[in-house]
Amino acid sequence: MSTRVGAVVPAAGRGERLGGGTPKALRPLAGRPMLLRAVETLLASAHVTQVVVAAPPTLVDVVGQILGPGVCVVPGGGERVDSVRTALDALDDDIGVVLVHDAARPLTPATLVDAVATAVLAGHPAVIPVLPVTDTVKEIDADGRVVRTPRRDMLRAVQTPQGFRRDILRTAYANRDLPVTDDAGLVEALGVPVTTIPGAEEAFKVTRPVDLVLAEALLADSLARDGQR
Ligand SMILES: Nc1ccn([C@@H]2O[C@H](COP(=O)(O)OP(=O)(O)OP(=O)(O)O)[C@@H](O)[C@H]2O)c(=O)n1
Ligand SMILES: C[C@](O)(CO)[C@H](O)COP(=O)(O)O
Repeated sequence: MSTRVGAVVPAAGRGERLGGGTPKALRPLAGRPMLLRAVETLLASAHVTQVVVAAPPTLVDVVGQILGPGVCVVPGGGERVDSVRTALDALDDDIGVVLVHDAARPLTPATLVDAVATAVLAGHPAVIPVLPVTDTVKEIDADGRVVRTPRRDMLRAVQTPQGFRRDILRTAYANRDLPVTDDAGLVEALGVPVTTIPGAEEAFKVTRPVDLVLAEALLADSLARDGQR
């Protein structure tokens, strides 16, 4: 396996749960687009040598100008899996390890990127960052009645970046029609073991308006702390 690490960034979502008109990846956080923050974090990792971004199809040129010449930008697709698939195809042939990272996780620390890459390079074929679940989770039926309460201590909330041996992710994407909501779900379907590592609180996904408020507040707090140093 080549040890060269590349990253793909699905950034073509509409951001319907966030609302607000502007495509979510381009929404500013403390004045700079979320996508730019996510890409800079990937590039800050000593491991990542190529970044491919899947942008909203009508905004490929705009996104290219925001990110600059060092980042490859391709048109995303209708679903997240379509965007990831197109970006995977644009990676250099000698990339052996792939990190898939949501543009919508703009405050992810570079240390988490390094931890995921390091674990794949150490021999784990698939690695995902996770956090313990803090709410009790219920499984319900179509009528909203509770069917079951899974044991919370065995549940984890999953973040990105998710890291994979490239050959395995390529094979997994042959089954991308499966009803999964993350890349690791496709790899699990192959029977390949997926390893979890501790995630980071700041790597939360900006999904709803309250997440944007939280992200702005965290950035303001960290800027204020820097000013005090
Ligand atoms: N067709 C799509 C859908 C999603 N994404 C990307 O996948 C990541 C995670 O998706 P999510 O946060 O759910 O974003 P949206 O699909 O934009 O959100 P919503 O479901 O609220 O519209 C985001 O970086 C998003 O841009 C993508 O590249 N292409
Ligand atoms: C990949 C992901 O971010 C892991 O938590 C998540 O599953 C994406 O799901 P979404 O419905 O597109 O937000």
